[in-house]
Amino acid sequence: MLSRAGTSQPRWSLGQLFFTFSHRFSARLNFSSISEVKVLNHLDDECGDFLPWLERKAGVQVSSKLYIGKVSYGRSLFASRDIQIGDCILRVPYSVQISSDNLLPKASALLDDQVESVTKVAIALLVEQKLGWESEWAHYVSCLPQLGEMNSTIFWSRSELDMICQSFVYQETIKQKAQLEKDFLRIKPALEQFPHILRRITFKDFIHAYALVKSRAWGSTKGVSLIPFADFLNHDGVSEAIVLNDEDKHVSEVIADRNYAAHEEVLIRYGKFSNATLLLDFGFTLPYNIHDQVKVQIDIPHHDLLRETKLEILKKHYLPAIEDDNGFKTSWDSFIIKEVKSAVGKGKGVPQSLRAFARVLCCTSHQDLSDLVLEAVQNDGRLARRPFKSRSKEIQAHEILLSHLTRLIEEYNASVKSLGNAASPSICKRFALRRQMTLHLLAGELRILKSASAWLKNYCASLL
Ligand SMILES: C[S@@+](CC[C@H](N)C(=O)[O-])C[C@H]1O[C@@H](n2cnc3c(N)ncnc32)[C@H](O)[C@@H]1O
Repeated sequence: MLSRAGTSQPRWSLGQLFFTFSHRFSARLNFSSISEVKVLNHLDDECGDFLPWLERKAGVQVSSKLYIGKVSYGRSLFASRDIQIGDCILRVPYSVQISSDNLLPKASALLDDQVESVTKVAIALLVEQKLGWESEWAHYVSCLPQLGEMNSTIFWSRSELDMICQSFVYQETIKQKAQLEKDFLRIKPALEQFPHILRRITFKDFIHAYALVKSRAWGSTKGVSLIPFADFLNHDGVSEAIVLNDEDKHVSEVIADRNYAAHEEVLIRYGKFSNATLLLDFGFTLPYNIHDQVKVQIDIPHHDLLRETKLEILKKHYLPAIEDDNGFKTSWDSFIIKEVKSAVGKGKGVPQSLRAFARVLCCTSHQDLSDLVLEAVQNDGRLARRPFKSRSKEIQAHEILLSHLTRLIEEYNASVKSLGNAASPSICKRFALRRQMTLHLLAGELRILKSASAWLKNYCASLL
């Protein structure tokens, strides 16, 4: 799901979560991660009457500055004339957005509170899809990608998924598929109430609609909504332009974050998403993603005689991390690592929570553990956040992490190597694309792991 911010309240939103957004019009970084994208055809003939149709439906102008064109990864919006930084490039009234309010009231009443907003909008979309040209949204629905064009990992085959088994996005995909199966069973009784419209809805239809909503709906306090026309905008992780909500005027709009020349492709940022999130929710990756991160899981060895006590202490002191843009949850034994910018500088290093975990791991007596608990009580309640007084012990704790990361780096290297030659002529286009995305994902996560490993090596060396 994409992030959207309110103009009256200048804040990021991701579902119900808000993050401060302060650099709305700051200059765009020079480096564009998708500069190599091929523009196939400036004008998209199939969508030529889309904007006039939407403007008739809305009763107002939506955009005078953009037109729909094609690039190698589908449709995109282009500048129809010069655009200046700060220009409003599109404004879509709420009245022509699809949200759960578009559900038939009878269907809505049959869905319990546990059905999430993305699923509700997916049902609304399914209804319009099934109505075909009778739907008032037919112009929009006919422009949406077909099932075979979707590349979110929930559509990957077993052997394709095996390519990403190294990354936590593999587990997230399995989890999401299982959840979708449950959701489908949950909503089926409601769908069956409308046999004339929703005849023979299959699980495939449902996940297609779900993935469409997930990859092109924006979140707000009211849930998610599809914003026709705005959802032809593609993503650039370094863009400062986002979709804004004006709750007073009931419109969603986008303000240009830089100047564009006529016929240039216009991009916005969906959120500060890692390649793992882009792959799971949107079915694409960036060759170099500044928002990449890795989730690592560490267990306490079963031969550790203090295992049970350590588990108990760690769980008791576990503080759930605040969800970031990527929304992946951590637990007492899993940690999100972001790129460590400098191994030697003063900036952020490896997460404190992971280093604390390592300190607990290297304790060899009940007394050591009691000392850590006492220290937590005497300070801010957080466990093992201070370096051990003994330097050798502090080094030992960090060497545990280092050896864990070294093993992961070796495994990632082996996975990248096993992907072989992406240019082999014998493989189909779709598989080649998914393998390329796997390479972007693994290379990004490897970069993060190596940066964390370099930081740990430097930290240990500094204690020697
Ligand atoms: C909100 S839609 C954007 C319009 C879309 N290209 C279309 O043809 O309708 C999001 C989808 O566009 C594609 N996309 C967006 N940004 C991309 C990028 N930088 N690289 C590759 N694909 C991208 C992905 O398929 C994604 O799921």
